[in-house]
Amino acid sequence: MSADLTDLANRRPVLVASDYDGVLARLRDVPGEAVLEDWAPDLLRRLAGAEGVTVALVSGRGVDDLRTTSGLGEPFRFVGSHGAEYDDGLDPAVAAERDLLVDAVQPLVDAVPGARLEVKPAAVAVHVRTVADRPAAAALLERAAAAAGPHHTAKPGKDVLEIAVTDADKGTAVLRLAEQLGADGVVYLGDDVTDEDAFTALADRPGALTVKVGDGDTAARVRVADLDGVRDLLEELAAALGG
Ligand SMILES: O=P(O)(O)OC[C@H]1O[C@H](O[C@H]2O[C@H](CO)[C@@H](O)[C@H](O)[C@H]2O)[C@H](O)[C@@H](O)[C@@H]1O
Repeated sequence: MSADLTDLANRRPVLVASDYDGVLARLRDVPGEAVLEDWAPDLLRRLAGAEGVTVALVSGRGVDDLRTTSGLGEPFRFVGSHGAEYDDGLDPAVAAERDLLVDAVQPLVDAVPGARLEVKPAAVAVHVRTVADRPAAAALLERAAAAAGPHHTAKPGKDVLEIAVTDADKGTAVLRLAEQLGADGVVYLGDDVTDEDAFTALADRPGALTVKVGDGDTAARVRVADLDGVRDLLEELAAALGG
């Protein structure tokens, strides 16, 4: 990986994009309690302060939720709802379509004790982390997936099934942001299935470093074991980029 960091040090502009939950914040039962790791705010600000470097959070969360839960604001960029929502706004037709989806899925969730429906700007998320009856949890996720229309995109995650009302993904989002910035170097970190779209989109791009956090098959170039590994990698990256 040190060759990747040396290569990135010589490129500008550089986009450093990271997934949020499971990468910069530990997974918790209650999504609102998944705050940044202690080391993350200062380290992310160091990176964002390096010349020609933009730091973006790319999440399944809505942008407002991502700002509130992370506690971050300027100069960071935010991409929410798995790439369907940017920090410059959301199409009203997308919100209307989301409301129809809520009407279809809410009764399914209400029928399973411990399950929760999270309503996001361009998606709903069926959460089953706190469902004690695991077969009921699995059955709920299947029923919710079946309720999705052909124009929706179902995205399984960790104890969650997201149903998005657009076909945007983190891959198209990170490429769009990189293009907007004219980025010559791109770093992307992620831990979940939806991050694979970003790893794949960047696979053949010169100056791209993709990092998988934790176990599981991946298209990422390198892997770190956990959030402490994320911290160590971002420390090295900040030093290489002069932050
Ligand atoms: O793309 P990410 O930043 O990884 O966001 C993915 C989903 O993260 C949140 O759910 C996950 O984290 C929760 C808090 O730790 C946890 O309770 C849940 O089981 C996880 O699936 C968030 O609530 C979703 O909106 C995001 O899409």
